[in-house]
Amino acid sequence: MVTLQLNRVSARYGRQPILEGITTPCFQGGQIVALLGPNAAGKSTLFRRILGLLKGEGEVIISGTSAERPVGYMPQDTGAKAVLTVYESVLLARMQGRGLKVQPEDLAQVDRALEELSIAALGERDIGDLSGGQRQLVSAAQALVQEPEILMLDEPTSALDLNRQISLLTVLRRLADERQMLILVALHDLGHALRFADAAMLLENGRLIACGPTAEVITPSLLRQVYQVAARIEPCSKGQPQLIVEAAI
Ligand SMILES: Nc1ncnc2c1ncn2[C@@H]1O[C@H](COP(=O)(O)OP(=O)(O)OP(=O)(O)O)[C@@H](O)[C@H]1O
Repeated sequence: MVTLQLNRVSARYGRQPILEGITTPCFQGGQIVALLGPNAAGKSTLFRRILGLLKGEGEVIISGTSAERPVGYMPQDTGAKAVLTVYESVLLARMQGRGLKVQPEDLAQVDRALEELSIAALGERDIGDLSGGQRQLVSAAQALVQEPEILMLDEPTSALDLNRQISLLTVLRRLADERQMLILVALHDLGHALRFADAAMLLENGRLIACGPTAEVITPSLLRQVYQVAARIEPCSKGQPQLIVEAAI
């Protein structure tokens, strides 16, 4: 089973240090880990560091995989300028690192990714003509279609309506449960993190302030400290923890 552990990981842009000494427990396939923190805390930077796009001290330790490219990534910026249809763009993503010869399995995986995200009907549309939410779903399909063992998504629900937010997170939960993917997902909606994530990492100013089971990370005192909000967490009538934000302070 694939595992990921960070050991004193740092990152900088030029001379500007952004991340300092990030150490995590060993996360494993089957888990959803929410990456939390206010704007500019360093979430996207951490994804880039894990992908090897940024250098820095410390170690990103990935084991339990024989895949050449075990990590898939859905970036935050889903701007699409290429003149491609949705289907072509997802197929192109599938073929990255697989050579140019398209196999029936590749087409089947494109169909599956589009269907999983309920965007099969958009297949023939140009990606430049899509709405922001549609583009975000196509970007998610481009990451899913690679069948990575570790999937990292940077705020994948930020442009989606309520139904599509929950649908996408439900798909992620299923990929973790059924295909034993390890999923790291940056989220601003802490209610979604409470509901869908097994564990959470909370970043503030490039440092890891808390890391562990989601309900132990999303606490009123940490929300006050890191997000400057007064908040309560109470069980709903079905016993699920609900986040109630009373005020920005
Ligand atoms: N290419 C870059 N060059 C220099 N500084 C950068 C670059 N990209 C990001 N930064 C800086 O690094 C810090 C962390 O940014 P990052 O995008 O990782 O935050 P984030 O937690 O993902 O934020 P958000 O929730 O707003 O998306 C910020 O201060 C940002 O200005």
